[in-house]
Parts: sequence; structure tokens; C-alpha cells
Amino acid sequence: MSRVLRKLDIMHCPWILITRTQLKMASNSCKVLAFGAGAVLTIFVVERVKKWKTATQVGKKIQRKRQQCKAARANVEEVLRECGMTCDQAKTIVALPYMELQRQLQNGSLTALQVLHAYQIMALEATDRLNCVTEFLPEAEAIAQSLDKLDKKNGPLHGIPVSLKESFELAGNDSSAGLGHWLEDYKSQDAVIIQVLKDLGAVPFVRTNVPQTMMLSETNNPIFGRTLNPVDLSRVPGGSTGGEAALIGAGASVLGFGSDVGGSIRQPSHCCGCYGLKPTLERMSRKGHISLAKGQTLISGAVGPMSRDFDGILESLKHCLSDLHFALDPQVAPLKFNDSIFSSTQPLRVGFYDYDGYCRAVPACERAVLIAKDTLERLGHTLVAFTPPHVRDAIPDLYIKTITGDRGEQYMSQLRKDIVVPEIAKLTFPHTLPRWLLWLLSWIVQAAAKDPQVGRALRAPLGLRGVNDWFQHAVQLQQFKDEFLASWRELKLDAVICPVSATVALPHSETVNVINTFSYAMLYNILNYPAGSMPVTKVTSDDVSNMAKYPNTTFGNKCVIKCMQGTEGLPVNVQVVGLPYQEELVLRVMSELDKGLRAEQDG
Ligand SMILES: CCCCCCCC/C=C\CCCCCCCC(=O)NCC(=O)O
Repeated sequence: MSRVLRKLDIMHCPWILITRTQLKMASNSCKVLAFGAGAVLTIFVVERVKKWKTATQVGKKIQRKRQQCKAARANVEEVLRECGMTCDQAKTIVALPYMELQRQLQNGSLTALQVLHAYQIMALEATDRLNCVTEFLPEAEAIAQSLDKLDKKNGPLHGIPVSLKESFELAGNDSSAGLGHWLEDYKSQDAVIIQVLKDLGAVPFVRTNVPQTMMLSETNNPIFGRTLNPVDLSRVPGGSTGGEAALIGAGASVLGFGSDVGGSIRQPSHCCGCYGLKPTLERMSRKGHISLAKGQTLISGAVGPMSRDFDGILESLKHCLSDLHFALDPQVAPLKFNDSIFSSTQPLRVGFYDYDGYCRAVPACERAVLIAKDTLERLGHTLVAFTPPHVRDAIPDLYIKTITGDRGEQYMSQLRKDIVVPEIAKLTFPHTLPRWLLWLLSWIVQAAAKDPQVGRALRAPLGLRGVNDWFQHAVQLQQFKDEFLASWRELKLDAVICPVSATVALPHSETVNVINTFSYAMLYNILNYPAGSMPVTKVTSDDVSNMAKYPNTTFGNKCVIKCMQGTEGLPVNVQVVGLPYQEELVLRVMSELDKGLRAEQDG
């Protein structure tokens, strides 16, 4: 027996040895696994704690800001109760067209205080419905009072109430760009444009809402929440100057100021049926307008006016181009408003297109361009079909690649310290992935969505790798500008009309699914051409039924089709574009088109 066992033992010896080794290894593996799991758990817990701490700290700042805004609003309500102006009286004042309001303020038929109170009453009503005002400015009352005490009118904007996008710095106040942790960073002086407006006699009276980071075409943030479209509450007012557009669209502001690095003045104007102008970057001071994209100077945000009337943007631009403006910010081109260009009656050559080769515009937006074309033709101008070159490449390879050249790090570094709204979390999701995974995912999504554009747009934020790449990229951008100008010059164009966006106002939270639809506006940020946005028509039931002809092969197209249901009655703007520093020419085309459209409506 023992011999047998010995034999067996000998026979099994290697196995016994292996098993022992395995056991040892297994126990080591268990230790490694346990250590790994422990490390992961610790990182997870630390991250959770950090997030919780951030949320708590940011949450407290948000609460304090909300309390401040509530108190400022209560003060305004108190003053309004005492002044005794009725809602009907307010409505009568607010209904005055810009030029008439200006006239009555200049000749003393209306005081600055009366006008201020009328607009405050309407802004209270508008914001209760739309959540468009972030705060009522307490200093407005004193400014209006001091204007009324003057013997002589203070300037061309004497007593005109002005609403301001929250991203303009105001002395003694904070500017958050929708980021909670940016609150309580109090600024020492007003943005240059605010100083200029005050010098002209304007009365800044409210600040308006923005999307978190200001890189979204809808308006939602963790501090002030979501702003709604005045025409259809289930839809966006656009972004990032969405609060302005909603307030102006609701008739509760006659003049506002916004910023535009990807359509943020033009697209909200289009969503809410207002007028807006994105000037050439160097025409209006950007000093004191906050931005997250510091150091990214290839495509920057322009500052410009928005209004309910065409005259609002014309008058404000005309008078803001002042000596004080040029003195406060010597980076601004010292070009006064050139009235001879604006008032010229020389017939123009105007290019037009309803498709930019990147994203097909919906029937209402195509029709708006055709209406504008016919009207301008009737006014004696020559309209020429224009095909903007290489937009298909320019949007992913120039626009998105520039904005995210640092892999979105400037945006991400701020968002990591904040409470993030779902739309921004979705937009920045690509920046949270390792490069290889984003690359792989882009191809998978491209195949699943049957959309090469989506894949390209997802690969664009892979980022540029170094200074050399960045320089090469700048060269490509300049080449594109040169090619575009050559196409424009070949047709001897003075101006161009085209859609502002491929769709009309979208339902909330859908803008991130269809960022390709914003190509029409982004193009002119790449080029730094001045571009206006003005109302031309409203969506008809035919436009909605004509959506049956809209291409429906890709995920993006299907999303657009779904979003365009129930859009009847929504405003539709067109975009009017000129060469750099030709704001006066852009405004001339807008003015003639506006008058022409009104004459056709009346006749
Ligand atoms: C949080 C954003 C991180 C990276 C952004 C990725 C680029 C995505 C491309 C397009 C989406 C942006 C839509 C454009 C929104 C309008 C932005 C604008 O004009 N803002 C005005 C301003 O910043 O002053």
C-alpha cells in the first residue's frame, strides 16, 4: 500500500507542486485584486466627496446669488408700487417704436424714469413667464433720476433702457457665464461698451440669462435655470444670448447687447423674431466681456446689439462708434459710422443661398431667403446665386477644431469645479474620453447614425497636438478665408443673404443633437464677417407639411424632422452678411429689406 502511495505520490508530485504554486499565486492575485479594488473604491469615494464638496460650495454661492437677485427684484417691485404706473400705461410706452421712444425722450414728452418703470413692469411680467432676467439692476433708478434732472438731454440714447447679457462685467457685480463657482468674483469696472452706453445716456436696467459656459444654442445653467421662448414655451429662445432674445421678443426690452462666437446674437434673434448684429470683431469693444476661451484668438466672440426694431440696432451702433469708445479701447478700429455707405442708393449685387453644402435648411428657412431675394430684386438690386465654398470641411476642420484645439481643456477645467447642466454634460462628453476611445467611438457612431458628418464632428475635438499643429491650423484658416473672399469677389458681391440656421427654434435639450444645423452662423465667425439677423416671415402650415421632402437618412436629419413638428407660427429670420468693416452696408441691406417687407405686407 505504502509502495502504491509512494508511487502515486511520485506520480502526482508535479501536480501537487503546481497546485501549491497556483494556490500561492491565487492568493497573491487575490491580494492584488483586493488592493486594486480598494484603490478604485478609494478613488471613487474621493472623487464623490470632491464632487459633493464642489456641489455644496457652489450650491451655497448660487443660493446667495439667488437671494441677492430676489432682494433686488423686491426693491424694484416696491418702487413700482409707489410710482403707481398701471400695466396699461406701461404697455402704451413699451409699444412705442424705437425712434418714437427716442423722440419723446428727447423732447421731454416722456421722462427717463417713466420709461424705466414701464420697461421694468414689462420685464417683471416677461421673466415670470420666461425666466429671462437674471437680475434687476438697482442703480437704474438713480441713473434715470439723474438724467431727468439735467437741463440738457444727455446724449442720443438719453433715457433708453438697455438690457445686458449677464456676461458683461459691471462694477461691483459678478459675471458668471452660467458657472456657479464664478459667482462672487466682483468686478472693478463696467465693460467698455457699458461705459459707452451710459455716456450716451442709456439706462442699463436688467441683466439677462445665458447658458452655462455660453457655448450652447439654448439657455440653461445651474444658477438661474432655463429660459423659455416667448412664442412657444416648449422651445428654446436660442443661445447664448437667449435671455436677451426672450426679453426683447416678449416686447420687454427695446435694446440689448450680446456676444457671438458661434451665432449667439443671430441665432437667438432668429428664434425669438428680433433684430441682431454681429459686427466685425474689432468694431465694438470686447473689453470687459467675459469668455472661457482665453488665449484662443483664431475665432473670437464679437459684441453687438439686439433690438425689437431695426432702428434699435442702427441707432445704437451709429452712436456707440464714438471717440470715448475708441479712447477706452484702442484695439477698436477708430471708424465712425459711415452714413454715406448706409444712405447710398447705388444698386447692389447681393449673393444668396439657401443651402451651405453642410446642413440642409428646413423649408421655412429656405422660403425666408427666397422672400428676401424677391423683395431686394423688386427694390432694384441684382441677386446672384452664390455657393459658399468648402463649408463641409470648414465646420469640423476649422470651427470645431479651433474651439476645441486644447481638447476643450479650458472649458473642462471650469466645468470640473461646477454643477453641470445636462446639455453641457452631453456636449462635453467627448472631452471626457481618452483620445483612442473617442476616435473609436466616432467611427461607431458614424456607422450607427449613418452620418459621416457626425463622425467628423466627433473626431474634430481630438485636439491639436502642439504649437506646430496650431500654427499649421492657423495657416489653413487663413487659406480658407482667402478662398472664400476669392469666390465672393469673383461674383463681385456687395453682400450675401442666407439662412441664420438650418431650423427654427428647437425644443429644449435638443440643440446638442443637431449642432450641425448651426453651420450657417458659424461660417461667419470663422471668417469674421459682419452679419445681421432679421425677421422675414413665420413658419406656415405648408412649411411644416413640406418637411415630408426633407432628407431623412441620418440620425441628425431624423432629429430635425421630429423637432420641426408643431412649429407653425414661429419666427424665421434671414442672415445678411458683408465684408469685414462693412457694417454700414449690412445695415443698409437690412434697412431696405425691412422697409420693403413692410410695404409688401401693408400693400
Ligand atoms: C462647453 C463647450 C465645450 C466645447 C464646445 C465644443 C464645440 C461644439 C461646437 C458647436 C456647439 C456650439 C454651438 C454654438 C453656441 C453659440 C456660442 C456663442 O456664440 N457664444 C457667445 C460667447 O461665448 O460669447
